[in-house]
Amino acid sequence: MAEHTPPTEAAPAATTTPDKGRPVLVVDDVHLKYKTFGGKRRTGSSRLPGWARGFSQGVGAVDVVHAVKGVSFVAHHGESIGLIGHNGSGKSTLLRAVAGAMPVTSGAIYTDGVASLLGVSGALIKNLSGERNIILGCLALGLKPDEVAAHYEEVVEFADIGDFVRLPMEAYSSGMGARLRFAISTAASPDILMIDEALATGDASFKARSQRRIDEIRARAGTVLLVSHSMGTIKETCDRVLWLDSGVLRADGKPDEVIEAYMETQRAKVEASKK
Ligand SMILES: Nc1ncnc2c1ncn2[C@@H]1O[C@H](COP(=O)(O)OP(=O)(O)OP(=O)(O)O)[C@@H](O)[C@H]1O
Repeated sequence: MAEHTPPTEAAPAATTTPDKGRPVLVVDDVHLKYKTFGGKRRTGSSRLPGWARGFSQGVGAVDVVHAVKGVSFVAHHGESIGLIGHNGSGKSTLLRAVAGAMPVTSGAIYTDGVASLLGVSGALIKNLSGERNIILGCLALGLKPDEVAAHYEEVVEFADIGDFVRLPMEAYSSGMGARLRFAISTAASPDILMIDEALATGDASFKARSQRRIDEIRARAGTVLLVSHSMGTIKETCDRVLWLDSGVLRADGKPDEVIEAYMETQRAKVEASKK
């Protein structure tokens, strides 16, 4: 298993048999924090020498946002896991860390195989053509040049962008961009496919095709982690649900049960706001 951070303890032993049900992702007591600048300065700038005070105006203090607080879970091959929670509860942050795009503040994440994050804000280079982005994106996913060539037409076809593939991505509609990101992210059959609200974009036919692609990946015993605010999508796609509440893992279990508990708190909030 690959790990994204220096181990705080021994990594779980990796197994080589690709059997369904073996652990592919271990998230062990993970904390994730952001540091932001520009908050209200708590200590006065009066300690600075007179000449420096002018420069310090507007710099502000460092604020720490504790986005994910001590989350632990194990995901297995073949599982399709939904991540739910209200805005700002830490879902996207957790996916970014699993993808290796953000270091953990403490704890550890172990993955067995390639973890690919598919999101509407996925990193492609907007002033390069779709063609170039397909090549770069596939190489970044670990495909070899001959594999990129073999997948190229399939990606263009799945993204359904026609001749736009030759134009810079900044000329694409948001739907076209999202379709291309989805097509690239799923070209490599990642072991762990993470989707951040991607199914919410695109028209009905693209949603149906992307759903089929996710089903194919699951059938190959890959693992899917899906962040969505649509409980319908989560119920259709997932066989297990994690509920993040202000960065804390509040529940981990069967979709119907976890979604019902989550919806109950949402209803209670709405009622409380009416009073
Ligand atoms: N780049 C960043 N810098 C500072 N704080 C951030 C950054 N990104 C997210 N946060 C903060 O981290 C917390 C968790 O955000 P995150 O986007 O992970 O939540 P989320 O559950 O995915 O939300 P949503 O459902 O709205 O997409 C929030 O308080 C958010 O304001």
